[in-house]
Amino acid sequence: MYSKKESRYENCEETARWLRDRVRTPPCIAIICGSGLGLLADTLCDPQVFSYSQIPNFPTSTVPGHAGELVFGTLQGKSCVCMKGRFHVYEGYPLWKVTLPVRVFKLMGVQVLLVTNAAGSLCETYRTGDLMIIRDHINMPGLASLNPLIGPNDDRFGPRFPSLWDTYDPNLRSTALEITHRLGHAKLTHEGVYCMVGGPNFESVAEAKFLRLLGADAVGMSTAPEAVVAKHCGMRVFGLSLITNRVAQGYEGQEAVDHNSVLEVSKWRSQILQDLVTELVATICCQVDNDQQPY
Ligand SMILES: O=P(O)(O)O[C@H]1O[C@H](CO)[C@@H](O)[C@H]1O
Ligand code: HPA
Repeated sequence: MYSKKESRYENCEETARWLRDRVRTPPCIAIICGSGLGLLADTLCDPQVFSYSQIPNFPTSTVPGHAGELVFGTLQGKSCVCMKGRFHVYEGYPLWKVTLPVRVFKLMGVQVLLVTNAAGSLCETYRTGDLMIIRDHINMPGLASLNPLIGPNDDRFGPRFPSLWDTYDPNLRSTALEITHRLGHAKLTHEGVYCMVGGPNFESVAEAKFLRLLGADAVGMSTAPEAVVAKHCGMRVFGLSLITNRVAQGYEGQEAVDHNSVLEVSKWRSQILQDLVTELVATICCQVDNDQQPY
């Protein structure tokens, strides 16, 4: 089923080695920027930028609002790598490719993954422009056997049957909440459950009602596979959704969402999200491992 050429471990190792040969300081924190949220990467100091197209084994970004660049640099004195653009299943990539960057980061020494996304609100009290700290997720494709961990397990990454009960690090979540209070954003910040769907269509009304009944507070087309793979290989994970629209749960009185409006809201609110992530990075203790070898 998996050819030698596609062997995921060897692919990750090759990519990690290529990057390690070129970056000045290996990262200890990785940040994935969601739709329209790539401006965060521009705030890194002493940046080194690689286009995805030049990195061996990396897919390329095909979605507007995802620039397709990997940026290494420091934020609050911490060595970081920022993905300016992520990969989605609906682009036609297999899940091992969607999540390949996370494993590459692990091999480079990353200990903490901060993942952001644009998402639609299913919760009555969330408004457009609000933030949702991800407490947990529902991986809809994963429940239907579209899981990045399917296939032979490579113990060098993690165990066959990982537990996901504490995927989203409780300490990072509570620190982020404190920060939003300090920054004066308490009223627009929530903690909730993110539901990943495959996309690329936005949800039908009946689907939206169904997801709400399941316990989802927000819905998007990413994040869960990245979080699963990061947890599997022992990273601490923090997830943050920017609520870019409300998802219609009735047939009247609501405008249909489109990707342009998602990007507009991201642009409007990206500063708030950047401030929160920047302050959170300042609190994270992690060490750059200059001797880290691919395992
Ligand atoms: O999850 P991110 O990459 O932020 O993007 C979200 O925005 C796009 C839809 O507008 C979808 O790709 C959805 O997942
Ligand atoms: N649904 C799915 N993905 C999304 C949405 C949505 O309403 N908004 C932004 N990404």
